[in-house]
Amino acid sequence: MGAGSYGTALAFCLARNGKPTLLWGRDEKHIQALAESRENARYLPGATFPDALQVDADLESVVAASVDILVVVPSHAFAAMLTSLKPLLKPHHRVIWATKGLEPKTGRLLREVAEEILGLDYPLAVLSGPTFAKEMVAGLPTAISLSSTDDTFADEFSAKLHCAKSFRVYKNSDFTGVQLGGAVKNVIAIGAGLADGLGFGANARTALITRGLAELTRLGVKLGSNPETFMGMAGLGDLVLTCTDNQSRNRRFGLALGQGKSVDVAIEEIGQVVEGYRNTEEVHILSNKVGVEMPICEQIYAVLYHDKNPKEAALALLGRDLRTEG
Ligand SMILES: NC(=O)C1=CN([C@@H]2O[C@H](COP(=O)(O)OP(=O)(O)OC[C@H]3O[C@@H](n4cnc5c(N)ncnc54)[C@H](O)[C@@H]3O)[C@@H](O)[C@H]2O)C=CC1
Ligand SMILES: O=C(CO)COP(=O)(O)O
Repeated sequence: MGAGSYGTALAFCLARNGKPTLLWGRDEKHIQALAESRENARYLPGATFPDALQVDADLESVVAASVDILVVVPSHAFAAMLTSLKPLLKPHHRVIWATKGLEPKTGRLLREVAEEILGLDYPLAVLSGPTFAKEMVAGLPTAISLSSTDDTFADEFSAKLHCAKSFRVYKNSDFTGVQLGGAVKNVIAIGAGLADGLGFGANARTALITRGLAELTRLGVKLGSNPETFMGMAGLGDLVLTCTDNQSRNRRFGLALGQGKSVDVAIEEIGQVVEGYRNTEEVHILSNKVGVEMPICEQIYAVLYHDKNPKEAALALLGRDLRTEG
């Protein structure tokens, strides 16, 4: 569900493994173009769909023909997507998402949103980790974490995605931690981009990644996660990927802001979802709700939502009282 770059890439990987896969998108014209050209020219040009991949804009028929439903819409569309799916679901359905983020305006974890909308009867799962869509489609080696409420679902979906040549799936029982990693790393990636845009150098970028990981871990532990999760694919893995490579839209967004562009211009130029923009507000809400100090995320929030000058934000971080590491 969701024919953007990541939804298409995951559908592509499943189909390349020979699993019959239906890709649904809300824009009929776009889906028709995909069906005719057998590629997603807008997001992943040049990658011809495997034979097992079909596209369809009719939600009802896609759900009726499916067992496992993989939701890959941006976080702001997550609740609406599940609300549209709910009346179409039958007892055999299982729902997994690869959306990274929290619920806008409440900061709730997406599992909470899913359980509220769908109830507790369907097996649920989340996929998260360092996975740029383009590299997956190119068949370059990639690894990801998967967490589920149901062990059979976890095993079966991991097996569908797993590909000995290029795609490795790690099961992780820490559902909360796997979800949190994807949301917080987007915020820190904006910070890394900002620092690089300001010309701060490799020391600053690395300090942001390391202290960003400490903030993520602190929040996760407060919410009952296993700290080891944050040393895995959905934690450190995704944090390093998005903070250091310009394929990341969140990092590029930060770079543009650091070079003096406005939020609106930077988002417009990227032309795709910049999850970290909303995630910054979501993480701000959640961390304040549970009383966890996240100084880097807070400074990024001040830059994005209160027009704080990025250099002043960096100075505010450096000027904090001395403390012990941890
Ligand atoms: N692109 C990547 O490499 C990765 C993306 N993700 C996550 O995947 C999610 C989706 O991102 P991308 O596909 O990259 O974004 P994208 O910008 O490439 O595409 C977004 C897609 O979502 C669709 N969409 C927007 N609102 C919708 C709605 N209300 N209902 C249905 N569809 C809607 C758009 O039509 C578009 O097809 C995000 O949470 C992102 O963080 C996660 C890992 C890697
Ligand atoms: O989540 C991603 C890679 O794991 C993609 O990152 P961006 O959304 O920053 O492009």
